Amino acid sequence: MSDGQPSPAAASGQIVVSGLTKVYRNVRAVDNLSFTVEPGRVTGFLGPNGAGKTTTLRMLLNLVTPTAGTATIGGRRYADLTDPVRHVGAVLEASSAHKSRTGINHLRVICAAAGLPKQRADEALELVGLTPAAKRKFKGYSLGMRQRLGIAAAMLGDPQVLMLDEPANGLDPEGIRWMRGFLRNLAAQGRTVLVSSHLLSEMQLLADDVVIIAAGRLVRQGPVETVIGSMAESARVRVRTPQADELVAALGEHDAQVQRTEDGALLVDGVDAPTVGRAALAAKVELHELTTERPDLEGVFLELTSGKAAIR
Ligand SMILES: Nc1ncnc2c1ncn2[C@@H]1O[C@H](COP(=O)(O)OP(=O)(O)OP(=O)(O)O)[C@@H](O)[C@H]1O
Repeated sequence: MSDGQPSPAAASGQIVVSGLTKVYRNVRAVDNLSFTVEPGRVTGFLGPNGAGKTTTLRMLLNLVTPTAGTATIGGRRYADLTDPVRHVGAVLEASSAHKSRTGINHLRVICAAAGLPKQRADEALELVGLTPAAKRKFKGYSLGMRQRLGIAAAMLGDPQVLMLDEPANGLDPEGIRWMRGFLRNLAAQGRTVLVSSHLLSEMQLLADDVVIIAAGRLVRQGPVETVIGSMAESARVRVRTPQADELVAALGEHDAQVQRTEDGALLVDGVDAPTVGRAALAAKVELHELTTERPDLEGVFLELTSGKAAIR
């Protein structure tokens, strides 16, 4: 901007990836990738193994140099941020620390190196619920505690933007529930939260938006519900009735396509549940079940990425 004011993107902590490409020898790990990540939302960064998620995050954090394209956080490249730890926190892999160092000392060492006040170590530990284990040695931490310590380290600078690479890996259901609540809370505070994962069912519960990639390329991005809804296979209706033949005949007048399942239910495409209910009522057909089945993110993801993972 010409008036010297920060652009809205700079103020907001928006992430913008534009034409981003990384070529390793013959592998196009990331291939002309463009997407945006909005503040105040949790964005799931999804893709099968080898899709290029980690490489993209590493380019965002200036740990890998792009072959082409740009990645900016709040309007600036990571390398151009004046005080990056105060803008961006990242958890790239399960936290590692000196084995015989305590959790609190691990964080204090990072604070000292980053020029942050010492009390941020206590605050960050409190934030992730590790205060009771502050003086225990890292080697005695469970995987879940190590993940929390990694998040505490990322939060030391109270950053506007948080990026996590597969944070749910190896966590038990309680740990995953905690992580979900923690990240949702950060987004509710207006922060930008970008989480990579191949755990699609988890993303369906956690994310507001998804960016789906395969073989380094963008497959789909948008709000979770929109991405699911955009699939060709929209909602279908499952029906159970002791008068299946009569219902199939009645639905024939509504342009519906009906399949019979092995367990005797009918799957109806092309019409919604109220239409099926009305058709049944008009034909005096007794119904035992009438449900709308929506494709879940797992199904959408597999359909969108199938075949692409094996390209290279
Ligand atoms: N340093 C490197 N040298 C050569 N090839 C690499 C390097 N880093 C990544 N790749 C390749 O780039 C592609 C993308 O890898 P990347 O780790 O970014 O994928 P990912 O989506 O994070 O996968 P995963 O879920 O398995 O971690 C893969 O084919 C990988 O083998």
